Amino acid sequence: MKVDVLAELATTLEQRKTAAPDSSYVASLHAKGLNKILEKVGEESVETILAAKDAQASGDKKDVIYETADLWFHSLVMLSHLDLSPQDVLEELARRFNLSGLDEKANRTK
Ligand SMILES: N=c1c2ncn([C@@H]3O[C@H](COP(=O)(O)OP(=O)(O)OP(=O)(O)O)[C@@H](O)[C@H]3O)c2ncn1[C@@H]1O[C@H](COP(=O)(O)O)[C@@H](O)[C@H]1O
Repeated sequence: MKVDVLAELATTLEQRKTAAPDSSYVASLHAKGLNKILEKVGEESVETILAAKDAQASGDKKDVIYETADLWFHSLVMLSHLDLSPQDVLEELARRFNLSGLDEKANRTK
């Protein structure tokens, strides 16, 4: 059975927008507001960077997966707080298929 993890998580996150903050971590983040969610995204970004640097030195990549999951999760909460979904981001990535990052940068107008 193939599970669409992003879609399933997005559905749960939408449900948590109306849940009681004391019953759900996600609801508690929404109740605290965007600044708290962004603080968590920043914190998890730094932890991901540190885990990647440690992995390069030690060869143990387990924490990179763990911290990246935390980062993706909190980014999804941020999107949900702004009434956006993972699908919006996936569509943007799909739009970029076969568009070289170097060509795109050279053609930027801003
Ligand atoms: N994927 C996750 C997930 N990943 C990480 N986390 C939580 O994110 C938090 C981040 O870790 P930290 O160590 O930074 O947390 P902390 O120190 O308590 O945070 P602060 O008090 O410092 O803000 C922890 O509480 C983790 O349990 C998650 N919490 C929930 N989910 C998913 O979201 C769903 C809904 O969760 P609830 O809203 O709690 O029901 C769950 O069923 C899961 O599928």
